[in-house]
Amino acid sequence: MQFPVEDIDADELARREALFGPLADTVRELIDVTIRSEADEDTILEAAQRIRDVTKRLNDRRCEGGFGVRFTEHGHMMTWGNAVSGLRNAIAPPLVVEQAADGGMCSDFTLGAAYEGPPGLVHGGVCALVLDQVCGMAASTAKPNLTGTLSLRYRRPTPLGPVRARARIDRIEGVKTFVVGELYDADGNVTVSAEGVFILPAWARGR
Ligand SMILES: CCCCCCCC/C=C\CCCCCCCC(=O)SCCNC(=O)CCNC(=O)[C@H](O)C(C)(C)COP(=O)(O)OP(=O)(O)OC[C@H]1O[C@@H](n2cnc3c(N)ncnc32)[C@H](O)[C@@H]1OP(=O)(O)O
Repeated sequence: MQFPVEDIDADELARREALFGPLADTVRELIDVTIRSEADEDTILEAAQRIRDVTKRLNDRRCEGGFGVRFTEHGHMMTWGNAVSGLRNAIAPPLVVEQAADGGMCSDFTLGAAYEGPPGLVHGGVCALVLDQVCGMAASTAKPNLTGTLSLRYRRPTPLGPVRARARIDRIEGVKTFVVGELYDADGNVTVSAEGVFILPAWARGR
């Protein structure tokens, strides 16, 4: 696995964050309104053409493959393509994950129409996506751990809207970190609980 280092300082990092963050926010709004718009047919056709045009311009220069995990020269990690929390990823909710008082990880976020499964409810795969990330981050505060096994129990439906995710380390056994986590609805009920085994991969053990 490669982790490119970009030769940029804190000012340049801030400039890029301020440039690409709002682009992703705008595209996220576009995704939401693409699902929900009730505009007339001409407006939809014009929108599709204008979006094709601007997409073509953005495509003129781009990186190969995914964004990857990159570092600045001062060691700041940029996971900007991440499917759950990536600054440049418009399909990421996006989650801002913070250290909780119990040493685990916590995130409050909103899941709108783009994350729907059953009517008005969050898709079960999206619940898994979010819990994988938050549990993975709880497991990876010291070393990068990959998901080995993630077990979920869907206890009650998760309504679209405000959602909280929490995760913390239960125990560590050698290269395996056992993590527990939950999703909560806006009333504070646990909707999904997770148990995960996160593993320090063989390729990272000597590094
Ligand atoms: C140094 C650079 C630093 C910078 C890097 C920063 C980047 C990260 C930044 C931030 C992270 C925070 C965010 C992450 C959140 C998202 C998480 C994801 O979505 S991860 C993608 C999905 N997961 C996969 O794609 C894994 C695919 N599987 C594998 O790669 C391997 O199978 C792996 C690593 C899981 C295990 O392979 P082995 O060769 O390293 O490990 P072996 O030596 O075989 O086993 C070690 C121990 O683990 C158990 N084990 C192995 N596989 C297991 C499994 N699937 N489930 C449970 N236990 C397993 C074994 O039984 C063994 O246990 P015994 O030590 O003998 O007690």
